Amino acid sequence: MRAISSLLADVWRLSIPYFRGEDRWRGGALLAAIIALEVAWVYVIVLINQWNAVFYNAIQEKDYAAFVHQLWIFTFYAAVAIGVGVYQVYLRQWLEIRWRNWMTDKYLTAWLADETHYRMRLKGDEADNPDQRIAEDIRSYIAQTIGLFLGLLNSIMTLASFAVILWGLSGDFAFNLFGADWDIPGYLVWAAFAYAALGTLIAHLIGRVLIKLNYDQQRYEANYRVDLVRVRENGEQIALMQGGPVERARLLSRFSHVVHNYWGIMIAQKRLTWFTSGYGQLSVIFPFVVVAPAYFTGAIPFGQLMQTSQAFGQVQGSFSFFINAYTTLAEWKSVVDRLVGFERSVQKTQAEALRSAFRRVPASGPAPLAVSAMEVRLPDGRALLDVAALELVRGERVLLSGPSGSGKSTLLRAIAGIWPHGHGEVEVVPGARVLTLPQRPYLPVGTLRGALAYPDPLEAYDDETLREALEAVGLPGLAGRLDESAPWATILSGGEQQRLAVARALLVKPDVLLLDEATSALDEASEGALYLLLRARLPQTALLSIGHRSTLIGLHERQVTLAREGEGPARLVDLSPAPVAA
Ligand SMILES: Nc1ncnc2c1ncn2[C@@H]1O[C@H](COP(=O)(O)OP(=O)(O)OP(=O)(O)O)[C@@H](O)[C@H]1O
Repeated sequence: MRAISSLLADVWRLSIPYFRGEDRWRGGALLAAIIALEVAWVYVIVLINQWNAVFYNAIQEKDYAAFVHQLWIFTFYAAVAIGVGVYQVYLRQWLEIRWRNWMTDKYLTAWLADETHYRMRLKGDEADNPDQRIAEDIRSYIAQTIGLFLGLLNSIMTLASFAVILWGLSGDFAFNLFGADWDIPGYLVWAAFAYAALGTLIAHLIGRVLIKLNYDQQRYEANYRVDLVRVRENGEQIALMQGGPVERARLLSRFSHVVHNYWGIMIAQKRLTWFTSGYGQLSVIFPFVVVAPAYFTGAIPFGQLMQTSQAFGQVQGSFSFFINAYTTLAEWKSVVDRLVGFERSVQKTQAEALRSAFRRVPASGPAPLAVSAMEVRLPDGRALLDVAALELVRGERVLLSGPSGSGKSTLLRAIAGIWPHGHGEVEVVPGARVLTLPQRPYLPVGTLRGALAYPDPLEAYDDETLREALEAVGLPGLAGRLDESAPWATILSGGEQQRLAVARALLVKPDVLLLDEATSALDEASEGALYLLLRARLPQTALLSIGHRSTLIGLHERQVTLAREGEGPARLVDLSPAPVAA
């Protein structure tokens, strides 16, 4: 019982924001229309039930005129039922897509805000496969929630309408048992209830393992899909290493989880289907078994036998809602758990971001960025490095060096505000723009214009500016291809991609530019030329770059390094001044 109430509380928490959000009027109107159609549907079924008695009595009495008249009446009922059926599906899909649109927007906004997606990944696998949760789980959640809600509503209304009819019809059923006359009021309603309650209990006992199995199945499917995508994205490296057989073995091993778990589902499903099919078949004759004695003793006419058995079937069918919906319920529960887990993980990550490890405060001095009392830690809590103070002044270029693994990239992440472990203060001049160029630039799918303007919008720069930036960084051949859509990340060489990233810096004109081995794929001469270009074009920009080549020393005014003594954290040591090339 506690499990059911906590499930319903979760569903309420997931669903209600939509019906209170900005789309509440349209969403609410669609839901009201769907409910109205459901009511109309049940009403038509009740009318058809009453029609049954008249129609079959006309047949029994061989009353041809009444028979034909009833056929016309049925035609009318059927026409209404068809119209209601068509619009039930149409309006339901309409609500589904609006709701999904709203929920997807909400999830994407939360996931991408404040680098939450990255922090969640850093934290580990608490909410595995967010892509699946945002794409698949939202879709199934909405479809299943509406489906189950309408199914339940239909069952309740059908139950209410037909229980009244059946209760009235039950008056005729008195029987003799153990030598005594019994006349239980509403006997048929109780019989239907007892039949369905027993069925529901058995279905639950057989089918409850499906909840966990479905949850795991969705996870295994998503893991497998993500691995396939990784192989596709890293196709070149895998091909060069001739890693096909290893990938095949790994993917098949991943897939074996899908298969193994699916066997569990199949076995549980088979057991459940044995039961539900048997139950369904028995349900066809059970009403007749219960009602027929009265017909054969002559207590009721044929028409009433048909009406009563149909009404009994409807009541028993409504009571059996949970049996019929058990598989969907099991899937629904796992989807709800996955979405709740995702929301919780996003909220927790964002709360942690609010108490951010590295506080960003308005700068007190002229330097656009200054770091003080910073201690950067690893996710497991170990101290990685200490920075007592580091100031980046306008126009100054600082080279950050240090042994591999000493924490240079992590320091840049902390300064950029995306590393969540540690503490310290980062002073930034209000309104200052900080741009970070990593070793492997990210090139979004789409046109070259989009890749170049990223992370600014497409229309942020005019053609002339974009072309000029490409030419300046040594990519004149691309200047005429701005509107070409292509997989730029695979077409451009590593060095060309890094040149394109430097062109971004020329466009953005940041106050602070952080370069993490951003020119490492270029030859020394080209690298030197790009640094001189940055200096000429961005004379006011403070630049901090990570690099290993000794030729870089001459391209910076100052050099700092991370040095470690013994087992403790690395410390930032100032080695300046370094000679600067003209
Ligand atoms: N997400 C992470 N989880 C756990 N450890 C991490 C994570 N990111 C970095 N580290 C660890 O932090 C240490 C510093 O890594 P970082 O990439 O900052 O070094 P680096 O000085 O930039 O190295 P390199 O010069 O080789 O690029 C490494 O030991 C690395 O394994």
